[in-house]
Amino acid sequence: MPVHTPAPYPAARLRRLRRTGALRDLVAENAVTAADLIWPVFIREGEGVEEPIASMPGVNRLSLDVMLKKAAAAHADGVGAICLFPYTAPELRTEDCAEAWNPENLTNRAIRLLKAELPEMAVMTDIALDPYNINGHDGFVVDGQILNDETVEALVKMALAQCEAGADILGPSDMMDGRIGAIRAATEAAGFQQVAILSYAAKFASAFYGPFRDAVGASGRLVGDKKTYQVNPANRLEALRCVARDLDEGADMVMVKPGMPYLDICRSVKDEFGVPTFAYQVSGEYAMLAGAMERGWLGEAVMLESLLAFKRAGCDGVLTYFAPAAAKALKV
Ligand SMILES: NCc1[nH]cc(CCC(=O)O)c1CC(=O)O
Repeated sequence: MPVHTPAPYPAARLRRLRRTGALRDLVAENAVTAADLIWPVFIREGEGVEEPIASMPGVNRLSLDVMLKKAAAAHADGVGAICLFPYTAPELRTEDCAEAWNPENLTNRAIRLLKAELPEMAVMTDIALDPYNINGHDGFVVDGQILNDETVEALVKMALAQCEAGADILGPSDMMDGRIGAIRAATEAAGFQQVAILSYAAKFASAFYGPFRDAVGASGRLVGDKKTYQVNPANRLEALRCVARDLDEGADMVMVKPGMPYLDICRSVKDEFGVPTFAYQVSGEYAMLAGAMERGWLGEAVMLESLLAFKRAGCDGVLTYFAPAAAKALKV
């Protein structure tokens, strides 16, 4: 869209429309609402547990009873969706990752609980093997190689177990080739036609995931890095190819991850494809902002400003650990 060239000063004074709050709101081009937010939550076994994560101030691993209470509060404040990430007990992390598709695993129990108690809230899942893998990788590892097709078969089993439990949105975050098509074919065949896929399509091999790996207990276990499956941070066109491929294979929505350092990718995805586009404001972004706010180095206002930036960059919504706090801040 061409940007109109204003009349010369003083006919044009761009400050006229910035003079009062009412005028500024009247001409605001973008807005964040609580309904745009998906809240990623770390869950664990136990009862009444809220276990702090050192690298994510204000974020805790929650037992399912606490998770349900907090989800209900966030939903009452307008947050429409929750995304579940399990902290898996060490004895359930194995080479074959079988816990990932156990119908009674922590995530699947959490889905059932949420759908029974808070049916209006959308439940999103994570599909990748890392919380269950002995070596912290998203796929099976044999002789130091990440196996693609064998991993996809496992991801399909994981997806079907999550659908059985009642998931609304599947979130494949593993970056194996062909997983969207395989999951889509399997969910269609099994009668889960209504389940949506939000593909982690443009997922970069980022150092901003560090605190998340602490949160799910994968950081001490991860052998090597994820550069053979996640996208090189140098590559914009490759990220767009990933999005095109995932849409062709049946993704309903796509995600760019991380968020703030990749706003150019968000804008490109929206402009090129015009599909529902999400950004993940990842754990490292949260840690930077929350850590600085905790020390008084940055004011609380950076939270909503950082979320607004995603809307301006073309995103329809954001996965953010700030979701409950942001929803509260948006009410006042
Ligand atoms: N399947 C792994 C997964 N799913 C979501 C995140 C990161 C989220 C965050 O940093 O907040 C990761 C980490 C990784 O790829 O190592």
